Amino acid sequence: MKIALLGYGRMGKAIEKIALEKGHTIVLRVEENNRAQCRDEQLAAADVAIEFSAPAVAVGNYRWCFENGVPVVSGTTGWLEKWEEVMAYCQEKQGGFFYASNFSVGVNLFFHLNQYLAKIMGKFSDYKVYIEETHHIHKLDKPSGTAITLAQGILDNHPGYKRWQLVHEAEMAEDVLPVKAKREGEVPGIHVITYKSGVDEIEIRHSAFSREGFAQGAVFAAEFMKGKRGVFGMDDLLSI
Ligand SMILES: NC(=O)C1=CN([C@@H]2O[C@H](COP(=O)(O)OP(=O)(O)OC[C@H]3O[C@@H](n4cnc5c(N)ncnc54)[C@H](OP(=O)(O)O)[C@@H]3O)[C@@H](O)[C@H]2O)C=CC1
Ligand SMILES: O=C(O)C1=N[C@H](C(=O)O)C[C@H](O)C1
Repeated sequence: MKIALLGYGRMGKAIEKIALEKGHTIVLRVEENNRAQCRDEQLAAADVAIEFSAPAVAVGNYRWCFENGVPVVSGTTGWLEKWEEVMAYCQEKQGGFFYASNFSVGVNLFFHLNQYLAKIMGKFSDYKVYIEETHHIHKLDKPSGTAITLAQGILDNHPGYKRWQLVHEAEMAEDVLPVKAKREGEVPGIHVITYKSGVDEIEIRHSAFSREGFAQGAVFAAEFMKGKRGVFGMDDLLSI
């Protein structure tokens, strides 16, 4: 399969390694400094684009793929306020779009565990929940896309919470789910959900050892997207 890498940083390079090991070819590598020189024909030569760039440029990259008939798999976080705009343009251009806030299989199982736990804990108001995520110091967005997906999983299943909020100094209302974001060294990604009462606490935790799991998932999704149109996510890929 011919792959275009839109974003060739930490993730782009981890994805390239796995894609080459699996026998795929990289036909285009796009970084900030060569984007202006990249031509439509170079992108159109790819079967699939894999997009891991930055919040400010991801949507422009999706549009470029839709306009050139190339299905795109993206893991870039921090742009979700433009979700509806992306969906409308994808439909208008009959594009193919696969998005996941986290491509690791383990995190996607963790998402389901989180929803199940929230459903149970919603019946026990003595327990208050909070989310904590820890990532490397280079990360641009806060909280992580994964933490937002986890928060949404709790809001959808726990009647005690109406919205989430990034933890800061101000007091939080009872029905607000606190999300704390920490930036430390080169941590690939840790997410912890804690339910705490006056007498004990219940915690579930996912910790990535490296970027390999994210990259494996992205290449797996690219193989799935070859020749496809429409909008897909990890539950489609993993059939869960
Ligand atoms: N969903 C998931 O599983 C995961 C998601 N992520 C997300 O992926 C994104 C990228 O992460 P990471 O690889 O660590 O980031 P990096 O900063 O290491 O890489 C970003 C890359 O994007 C490039 N870039 C900047 N502007 C453009 C543009 N207009 N078009 C194409 N490429 C561009 C940068 O180029 P240059 O170097 O020239 O500036 C760089 O190569 C982040 O949003 C992160 O949160 C990360 C890990 C897993
Ligand atoms: O920026 C990262 O590194 C990561 N970003 C994703 C996110 O925001 O959730 C996924 C993973 O946690 C690593």
